[in-house]
Amino acid sequence: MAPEKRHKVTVVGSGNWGSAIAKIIAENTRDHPDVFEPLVQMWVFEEEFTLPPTSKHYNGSSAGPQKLTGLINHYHENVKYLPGIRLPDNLHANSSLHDAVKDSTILIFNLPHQFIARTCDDLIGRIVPYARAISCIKGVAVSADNVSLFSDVISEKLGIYCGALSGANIANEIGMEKFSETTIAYDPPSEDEESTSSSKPAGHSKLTPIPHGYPTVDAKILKTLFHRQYFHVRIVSDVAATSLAGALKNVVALAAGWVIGLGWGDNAKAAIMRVGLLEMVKFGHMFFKGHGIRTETFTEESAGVADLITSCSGGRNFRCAQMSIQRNVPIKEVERTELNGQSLQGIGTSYEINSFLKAHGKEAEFPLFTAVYEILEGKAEAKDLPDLIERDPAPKL
Ligand SMILES: NC(=O)c1ccc[n+]([C@@H]2O[C@H](COP(=O)([O-])OP(=O)(O)OC[C@H]3O[C@@H](n4cnc5c(N)ncnc54)[C@H](O)[C@@H]3O)[C@@H](O)[C@H]2O)c1
Ligand SMILES: O=P(O)(O)OC[C@H](O)CO
Repeated sequence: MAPEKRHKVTVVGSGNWGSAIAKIIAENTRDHPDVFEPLVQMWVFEEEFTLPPTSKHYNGSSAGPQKLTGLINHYHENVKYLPGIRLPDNLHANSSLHDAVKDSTILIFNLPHQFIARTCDDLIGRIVPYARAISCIKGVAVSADNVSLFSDVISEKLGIYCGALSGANIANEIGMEKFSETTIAYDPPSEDEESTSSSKPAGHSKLTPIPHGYPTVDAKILKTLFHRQYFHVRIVSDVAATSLAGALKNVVALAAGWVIGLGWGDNAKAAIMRVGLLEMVKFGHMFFKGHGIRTETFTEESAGVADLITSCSGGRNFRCAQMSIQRNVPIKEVERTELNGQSLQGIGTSYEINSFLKAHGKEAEFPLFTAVYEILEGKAEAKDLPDLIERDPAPKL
């Protein structure tokens, strides 16, 4: 028997990845109107954008700044952050955060990590209490001497369960429907279980049950929402490693970009990636004990080693780091001139991880993470990486 109620889905964020994931979701809600309301809302942080003469939509009358939301809805394309990719007609760009999430039962968070806390604060009291969420964010939240996952930040601030989606997912390739895999980690407490385990969401004592008539939000529903012929989904329960790997690989990708920028070749990059992967696993086990973290998530899932490989090949952190060495300019300058408003996540994450490691007296146990921070700070040079990463013997699992 078909369910009486359908899930309404909202994507909070509309950048490069936000728009690509919104495209996938709108394709799937359109194809599964029995389970989902076909119309998907995508919250856009409003800004003005001027179509460049290179845009296929450019004509004399379209010159001059226009609201990005209007452009997205008119051309069915995010002309700034995912240009050249047609978005489904059932995807609606909405500049009102409160209106975009109204009555939504599934919320997908996909913003650069520095904007999440503020955006969640603005959502308090604005969402249905029985909503479920997925975080597509690659970053960690560091406050004083504490490090948390954004899935937990969202859970705590909004009092709902939040899983994570992460993988070897360069947004432009997925926008063009080139095959890739992803990992979704989803492990909510049962609706009548008190959420006391630290691998379960914090911030609320009990999950608010989804009202009768809605399909349960489970692995099957999430696969229906995200899986496409060009975007294959594997569902796991390890939210901590899935989230953490996506954040930490951005730090490793900076070092990979620097050694390639120096002209050192693939062997050097492989060395950086090997040490980076070990530090990622070590960080997870050291600081997320009790979260159900598994080494296999790092070594076997798209969210782990596969994301590390793709990020150290064609990711923005890698490419900008490479250019910063080749042009001898700071990486922030490359971000500004090359990314058209997109945001490098590796720089912020490197500083955040370093402040956390410093507070715990653990910098020496993570020589690559520490070296990346020191290079960004101008206290060391990329050419010193081979020595810097051997300050400590190879990290042990
Ligand atoms: N781009 C990719 O290929 C990719 C792939 C997988 C995961 N990710 C991760 O997904 C997350 C989102 O990345 P993205 O590529 O969609 O973003 P992006 O790098 O394209 O960043 C631009 C976005 O930030 C928004 N923004 C700017 N200022 C803001 C503010 N003050 N408040 C709220 N939003 C603001 C812009 O409106 C725009 O939507 C990141 O954590 C990233 O690491 C990115
Ligand atoms: O372009 P980056 O460096 O933000 O990486 C993009 C994705 O995370 C790759 O999976």
